[in-house]
Amino acid sequence: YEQPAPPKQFHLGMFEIGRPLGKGKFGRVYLARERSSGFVCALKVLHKNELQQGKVEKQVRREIEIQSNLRHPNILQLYGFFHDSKRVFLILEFAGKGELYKHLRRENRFPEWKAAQYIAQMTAALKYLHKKHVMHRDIKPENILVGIHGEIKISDFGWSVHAPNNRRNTMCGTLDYLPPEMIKPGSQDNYYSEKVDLWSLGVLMYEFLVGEAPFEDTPVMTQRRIARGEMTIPGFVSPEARDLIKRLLVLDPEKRIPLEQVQKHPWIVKHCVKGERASLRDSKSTGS
Ligand SMILES: Cc1nn(C)cc1-c1nc2c(-c3cnn(Cc4ccccc4)c3)c(Cl)cnc2[nH]1
Repeated sequence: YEQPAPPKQFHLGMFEIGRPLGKGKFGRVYLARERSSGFVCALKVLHKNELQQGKVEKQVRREIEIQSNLRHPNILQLYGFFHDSKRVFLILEFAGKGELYKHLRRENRFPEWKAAQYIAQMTAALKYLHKKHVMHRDIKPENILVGIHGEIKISDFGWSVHAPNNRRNTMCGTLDYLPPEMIKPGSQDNYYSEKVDLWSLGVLMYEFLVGEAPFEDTPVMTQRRIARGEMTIPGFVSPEARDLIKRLLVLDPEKRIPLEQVQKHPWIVKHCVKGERASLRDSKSTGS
């Protein structure tokens, strides 16, 4: 049964508002249901005066413009938006299992098979984004949600841009995910290359497997360790996972492993290619 495409014009009266789902630096998200269709979604409410004070209106416009043109199973869908005199409302896909970072904190760190599934899905989403010349530039557990089937969904495109982009952006929030080229002055040109997301993918993979970010330290020390690529990978991380982390966390953006190669990396293939596991089972049973 095909859901009827929702009408283009939205307004608040069309929705029943449910429980609060969470809050971010700007605004809150509520569970919501579109009355006529019963369609369940997440409604992000942003207050215009807060956006003006935070000087982030342009960022929100960009988030809306970019995210409403994206369709991918691992990217949280933006169905539409509307506003009234005081607020902007984003109608977002509801992710049934909530924020990934809460799962990571609760489990401390993910088993390798789960981390590999998540990294494979992130890689597919980034390949899709980069093909559209969109860089997310703020990949971190706080910006990832989990769908009802355990699939991950990148959200919060507030920092994403269409490459190339020569607008300066002051970064806020954690430094942990910043690549060296965004720390070292003067390397402005590859400030906006898609390679930025490859570095963040490496930091994300490390944090999934270890439970903390590779360069986590005081703000000054974090920047220094990132600029020098100083990190240690604990002994419990498998050699294949260690190899992929090292191929992503490369100081020179041009030398980072490309997304196509990530998808073929032994660590990803071992945990994510169904045929691989089946064939391994077959080879064991038939001794072939
Ligand atoms: C929480 C939670 N528990 N369960 C079982 C599901 C969810 C859930 N949360 C979401 C959420 C959701 C909630 N908070 N946030 C963080 C946030 C809030 C405001 C501005 C910026 C960022 C996202 C969304 Cl968008 C979309 N879908 C969601 N689903």
